[in-house]
Amino acid sequence: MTNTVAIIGTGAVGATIGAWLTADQALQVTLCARTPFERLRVETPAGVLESTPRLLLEPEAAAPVDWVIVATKTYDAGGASRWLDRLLGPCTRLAVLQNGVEHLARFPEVEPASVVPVIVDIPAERTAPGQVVQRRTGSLTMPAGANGEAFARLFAHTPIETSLTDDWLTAAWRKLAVNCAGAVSALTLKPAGIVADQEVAALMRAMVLECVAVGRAQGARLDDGLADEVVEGYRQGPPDSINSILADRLAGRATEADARNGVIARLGRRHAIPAPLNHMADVLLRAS
Ligand SMILES: NC(=O)C1=CN([C@@H]2O[C@H](COP(=O)(O)OP(=O)(O)OC[C@H]3O[C@@H](n4cnc5c(N)ncnc54)[C@H](OP(=O)(O)O)[C@@H]3O)[C@@H](O)[C@H]2O)C=CC1
Ligand SMILES: CC(C)(CO)C(=O)C(=O)O
Repeated sequence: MTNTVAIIGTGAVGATIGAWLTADQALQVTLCARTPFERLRVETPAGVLESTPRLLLEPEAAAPVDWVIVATKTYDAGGASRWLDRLLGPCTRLAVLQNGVEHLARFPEVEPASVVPVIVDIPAERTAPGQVVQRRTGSLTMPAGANGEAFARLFAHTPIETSLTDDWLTAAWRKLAVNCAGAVSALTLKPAGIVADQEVAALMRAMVLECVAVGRAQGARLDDGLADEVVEGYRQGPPDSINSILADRLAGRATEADARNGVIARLGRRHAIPAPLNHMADVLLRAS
């Protein structure tokens, strides 16, 4: 049976996912974009994927599909919602491919049972509209259950790893731990190799410890050892790697500071757990 898929947002993640899904003849893929382009070209670790997918620029031209995939930045969730009126039918499922821990809260208008929150670990950079470099094959992680399984099946023809977890909350907070420490790159305008500086590494560790404390209070199963794990992960990774929040700053766009750092301070306040470093990162990134 043909599945119809609409992807809202054709940046680093949306274009990568779009290129892989378009490669499957059994899927009818529509890209819902803000900035037009003629061809989609993604350099993947397995080779270049090129296609001319169906592109829509206005929500008014859209019709209901089986799957809607949101791949905008978190701060563009409002713009993404403008497409949903047209794209959502009675049986549509919505997959939210964004960072942070508030995937469902960003789309309050959608019945939570139809929403699949997805943790994306696919480093990718966009070089021009419709052109992206996918740095690593990467993975997508969904909550266990029928919707997560159905979403994973869309990627069966791709090398992208899909996994289902009974404890998605913990997985999302573990990813947030990586992302919150990544703010040092956006603040210093330096790629991941900045971790080689001992004082920066100590700061990253302390930011992760705040994340661990708040995540635990929110119900995630995290231990303090995660701080060393995250810093070691940055040390082992490519020093020239540019995370998406640094890419935003370099491009002069807004950043996801609230979803990646501010959220730790915001949720921390509910539990009387201070998170001054993440608060500072959020404030400085929003002010810069
Ligand atoms: N890049 C990465 O390596 C990773 C990113 N993530 C997360 O994935 C999410 C997406 O990030 P990323 O792909 O990097 O972001 P990008 O900025 O590269 O892409 C976002 C896309 O959304 C589009 N967009 C914004 N508003 C609308 C709208 N109203 N209608 C249609 N399209 C719209 C933008 O359009 P325009 O082209 O006009 O700017 C852009 O193409 C983020 O939450 C990020 O943190 C997670 C893991 C890795
Ligand atoms: C962890 C990383 C760097 C890639 O998956 C990311 O989430 C981002 O760039 O936002």
